[in-house]
Amino acid sequence: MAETHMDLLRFATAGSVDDGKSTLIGRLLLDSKSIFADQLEAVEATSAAKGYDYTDLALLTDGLRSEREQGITIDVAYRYFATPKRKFIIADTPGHVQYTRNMVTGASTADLGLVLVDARQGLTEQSRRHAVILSLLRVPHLVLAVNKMDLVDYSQEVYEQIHQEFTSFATKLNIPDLEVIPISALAGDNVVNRSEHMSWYSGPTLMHHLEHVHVASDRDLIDARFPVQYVVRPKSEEHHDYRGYGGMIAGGVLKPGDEVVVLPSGMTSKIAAIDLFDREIAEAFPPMSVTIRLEDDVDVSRGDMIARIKNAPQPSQDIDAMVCWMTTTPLKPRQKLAIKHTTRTARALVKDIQYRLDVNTLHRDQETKELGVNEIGRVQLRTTVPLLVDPYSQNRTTGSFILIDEATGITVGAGMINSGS
Ligand SMILES: Nc1nc2c(ncn2[C@@H]2O[C@H](COP(=O)(O)OP(=O)(O)OP(=O)(O)O)[C@@H](O)[C@H]2O)c(=O)[nH]1
Repeated sequence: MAETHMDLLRFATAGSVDDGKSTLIGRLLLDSKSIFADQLEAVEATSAAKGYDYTDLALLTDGLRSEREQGITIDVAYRYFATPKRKFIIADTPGHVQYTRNMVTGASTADLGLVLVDARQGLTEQSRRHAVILSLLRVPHLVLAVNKMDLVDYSQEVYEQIHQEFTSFATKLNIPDLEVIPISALAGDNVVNRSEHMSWYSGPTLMHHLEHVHVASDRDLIDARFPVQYVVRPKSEEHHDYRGYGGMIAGGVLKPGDEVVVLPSGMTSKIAAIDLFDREIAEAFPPMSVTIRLEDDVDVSRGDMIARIKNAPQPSQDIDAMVCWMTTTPLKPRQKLAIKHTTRTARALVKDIQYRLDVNTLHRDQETKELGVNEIGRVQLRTTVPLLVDPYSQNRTTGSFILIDEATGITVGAGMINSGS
C-alpha cells in the first residue's frame, strides 16, 4: 500500500491562453500511450477536416475538458494517466480570466506546478503571477516549460535568456526546487522523447522529471494529525462492538500502540488498531484514508482531531492567514462567514485586512481595506469556536481553510494560515 501512495504525482498546469497547455497535455498522453486509438483517430480526422497538415493534439485535451466544464463553477478539470513508473493526476486550469481562483483550487494539493511560456514571448506578467501563486501555495516543485522552441529555431540563447530571467525572479519567492525545460509540445521535443534538435540541453525531458521528482519527503511525517471525518459504528450483530474513526491522515505516522490525545476534549488513549478497508495495517501516513480504533471508550465525534500528546496543534480562535478571495462581492472587515477547516465548520468574523498583495510586484498595499475577486491578502479572523490549526508552512491540510457564504453555501475564499493564537 505504501508504494501505491508514493507512486502518485499530482501536478497543476498554468499558462496564458495560447502558450500550448492543451497541446502539451495531449502530447504527454499520446507519447506515454495513455490515450485510446479511437480518440487519436478522431483527433486526426478532425485535424485533417480542418485542413491542418499536423495532428492538433489540443483537440484531445479540449474535447475532454469541455465535457467536464458543463455545469461546474470551478474550472478545474482533473485528468488521470499512468506510466509504468508513476500515476499522475493533472489539475488542468484553463488560463482565462478567473485564473487565480482556478489555480488556487487546482494547485492547493499539487506536488508540482508546471508553468508554460511561449519561447517567442518569454516571461509575461502572467507567468510571474503564476509562479507567485504557486509559491504562496507552497507547491514544492516548479517546472518552467519553455514551449514552442521549434518557432525560435531551437535556440539555446533564447532558452538561456528566459532561464536566467526566471531564476532571478524566483529567488525572491519560496521555490525549493525549480527545473527549466525547453520543449516543443507540438513537435514532441523533450516532452516524453528527447529532442534531436537541442543537443545543447543536457537536463531531463519533462516526462523523465515528472516520473522521478522526489515527493515522498515533501509530506509532513513528523507531526501526527488525524481529523476525524466520521464515526464508524456498524449496525450488524456480528460487529456490534466495533467503533472506529474514519478520515484521512493529514500528517505524521500513526501506529497501533501510540499514545494519542483527542482534541478539543483533551482525553487520552492508545491506538488499538488501524484498519484499511477490511484489513489491519501496521502504520498509516499521509494521504492514507483509514479507520482508527482506540483502546478506551472515549468520546470522539466528527470534527475532532487525533494527535500525539506532546505534539498537538494549537486550539486557536484568532487566525492570521493569506486569503485568496474568489467572488465578485469584495471581502471587507466585519464581514461574517462560515469557515471550514479540515472536518470542522465554524463561523468567522473578519477582524482586519492587513494588506493586499500585488502578485506582480510583491508590493503590500496597506491602504485598501478590502479584497476583490482573485485578489490575495493578509487577513485576521476571529472564529466562534477554537480551531485546531497549524501554520500552512508546516502542514498544507491543517494549515488551510475555506470560507463559505452562509446564505448561498458557495465557497468564496481559500486561506493559508500564518499562525493562530
Ligand atoms: N509551433 C508550435 N506551436 C504550438 C506548440 N504548442 C502549441 N502550439 C500551437 O499553439 C496554439 C495554442 O495551443 P493550445 O494548446 O491550444 O494552447 P492553450 O491556449 O495554452 O491551451 P488552453 O488555454 O489550455 O486551451 C495552437 O495553435 C497549437 O497548435 C509548439 O510547441 N510549437
